[in-house]
Amino acid sequence: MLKLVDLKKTFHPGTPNEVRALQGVSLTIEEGSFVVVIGTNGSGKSTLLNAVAGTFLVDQGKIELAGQDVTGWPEHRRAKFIGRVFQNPYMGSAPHLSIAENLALSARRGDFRGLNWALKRRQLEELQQRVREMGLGMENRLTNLIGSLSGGQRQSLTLLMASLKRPDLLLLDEHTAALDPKSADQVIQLTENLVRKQKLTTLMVTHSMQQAATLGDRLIMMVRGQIRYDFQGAAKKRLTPEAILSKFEEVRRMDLLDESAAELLSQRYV
Ligand SMILES: Nc1ncnc2c1ncn2[C@@H]1O[C@H](COP(=O)(O)OP(=O)(O)OP(=O)(O)O)[C@@H](O)[C@H]1O
Repeated sequence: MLKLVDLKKTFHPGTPNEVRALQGVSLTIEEGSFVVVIGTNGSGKSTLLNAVAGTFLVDQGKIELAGQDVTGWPEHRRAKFIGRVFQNPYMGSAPHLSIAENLALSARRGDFRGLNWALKRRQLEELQQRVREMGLGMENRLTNLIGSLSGGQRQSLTLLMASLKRPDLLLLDEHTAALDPKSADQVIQLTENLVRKQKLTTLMVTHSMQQAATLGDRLIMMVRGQIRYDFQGAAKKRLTPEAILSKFEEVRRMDLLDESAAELLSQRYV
């Protein structure tokens, strides 16, 4: 479903602010797989998702999505295949439109036949049913403006919007990080239900060890713009939050070793 080959991206190349954010990332994700991405701060997790979504074009490498080479495609063209939820609950939905209007817009993602605002009764009932299935009690408030909802409710709806028209790929970028623990739990529960029910191919970034251990069927850990670990199958099932933390500790030790080795080498050659 998604194939990334040797992706490289450098921000501000050739300047003092140069950042080599992706340094050769290769990853193949099978259809229906739920991949969780963790990593140290600034290791390139969001950059990876942005590269896939087409927020910018990569400097090198190839991106195949749903059997097509999308490497040179602009973001809006890829959006037809991708559902996306960001960290900020206020992104991804229009506050001045009602819940129903936001949902109706998402149901037409990638379909540019013009906007007909008059929601047909049957369509409204279908949307109401989808909202009811979320179990958040919002099905009788569809005419309310989305701006009147709490962060958690809004993120739940954004998630529903992202998956309403089944995307080939769902990208979740720390989508519960800005929520209180109870709302975060609700959104995670909803994420699991939607992904499982629709067998969505999913790439989810998180900082939560708990989520990393319990969600998905594969876990990749990024360090300095590269994939350092890739746990799948039984190895993923065995992971606990403590085991993941100890991997982070191992990475930190290795990186300290790397830095001191580099320092020693540079002293040797001055
Ligand atoms: N648009 C950009 N312009 C310049 N530098 C960028 C841009 N986007 C990301 N970076 C830099 O690239 C590196 C990787 O950033 P990225 O946001 O992908 O990391 P991350 O793993 O998601 O980090 P975090 O866990 O802190 O969110 C960082 O050093 C960041 O400052």
